[in-house]
Amino acid sequence: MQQVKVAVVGAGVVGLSTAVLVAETLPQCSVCVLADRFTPDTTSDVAAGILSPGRFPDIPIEQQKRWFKRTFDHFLAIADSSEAAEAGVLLSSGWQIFQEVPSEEKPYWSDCVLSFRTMTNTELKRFPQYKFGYAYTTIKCECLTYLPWLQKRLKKAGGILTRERVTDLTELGLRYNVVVNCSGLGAQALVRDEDVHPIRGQVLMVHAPWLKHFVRVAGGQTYIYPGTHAVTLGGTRQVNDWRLEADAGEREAILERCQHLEPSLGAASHLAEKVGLRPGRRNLRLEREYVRVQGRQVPVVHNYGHGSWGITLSWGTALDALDLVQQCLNERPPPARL
Ligand SMILES: Cc1cc2nc3c(=O)[nH]c(=O)nc-3n(C[C@H](O)[C@H](O)[C@H](O)COP(=O)(O)OP(=O)(O)OC[C@H]3O[C@@H](n4cnc5c(N)ncnc54)[C@H](O)[C@@H]3O)c2cc1C
Ligand SMILES: O=C(O)CCC(=O)C(=O)O
Repeated sequence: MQQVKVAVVGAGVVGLSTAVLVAETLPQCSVCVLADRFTPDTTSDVAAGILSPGRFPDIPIEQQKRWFKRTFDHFLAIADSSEAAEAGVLLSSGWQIFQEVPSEEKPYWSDCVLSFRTMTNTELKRFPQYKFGYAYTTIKCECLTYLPWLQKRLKKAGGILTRERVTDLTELGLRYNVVVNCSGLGAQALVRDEDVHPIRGQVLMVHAPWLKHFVRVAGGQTYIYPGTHAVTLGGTRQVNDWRLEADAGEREAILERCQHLEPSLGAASHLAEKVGLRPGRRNLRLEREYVRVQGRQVPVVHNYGHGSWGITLSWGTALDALDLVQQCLNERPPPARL
């Protein structure tokens, strides 16, 4: 059987998840991931990696919930398996706290995570300035471990990885039968999508092995996420800020806010500081189109613009991208217009 050549642009969590699913599900496809940055140098490697859903304003909430649920179940299966440590996936329990009681006492994702409940008064006493909170168990996916694990899984399924900066998707159409665009923030230049913009985030990694529970202030401006080797302290969300260097003032502000919630952090030693540019977009883009390449119509599947929720929605959106690739293979392309 003739192989269908599929190019996936992007080797962050979105590109690798999509590439693995296509390579493992569609044996007629040969998959090549093309990217100018690989782990440990992608935005995904900067992420705290907590599964913590948000809300895209114009996408039906049932669809966002479906993406999250499918991602959560994928990671839960890994967390429950002997692969968990090698994949960098672990259960993470903790509290999300609110200064004011939110309008919805239960968020839409409450039945996707484990053991969701509202916090008791005894628990809330730990955070005197907060009136309300959720307690639940979610998942932490550490991309510095998970991305190499996905790369290994992709290679096992016959996929390959190539370092290449792509400047023109139509040029890729000369070499591949299907193109999948998972370029994150890179989509701004690659497909001239002006809706895509950076949302800068700075985090601090500290050594505080006595901390086991996460604490997140609603809105996600301040968080403490214990992990395998370090505790991630955050954060910042600066829209249209392209600076990649760490800012000393922001480091102090993050530390102060986190220490206010967890005074024992005063005894933590600092390990590292990281900055990443989230691929902001009003709504993430998950759709297909055809681009004309020398009289042929080449299918392009877009899967980018995950903002603060790239790990949280990675597997669910990759499953939908896989469906779109499958549709492209089963359909006759529209006639090329002259
Ligand atoms: C401080 C911080 C904390 C975060 N914490 C969390 C969290 O706890 N949970 C969560 O769900 N999300 C979190 N996020 C968000 C998350 O990191 C992103 O949503 C996610 O990384 C997006 O994944 P991606 O694969 O789309 O993009 P990326 O990881 O940026 O990957 C994009 C890929 O495309 C490639 N590329 C782009 N353009 C081109 C081109 N022209 N040619 C070739 N290759 C190209 C890049 O080289 C790269 O390989 C956080 C982000 C930051 C900054
Ligand atoms: O918001 C969170 O709780 C996790 C961190 C995150 O997603 C982010 O900083 O983008």
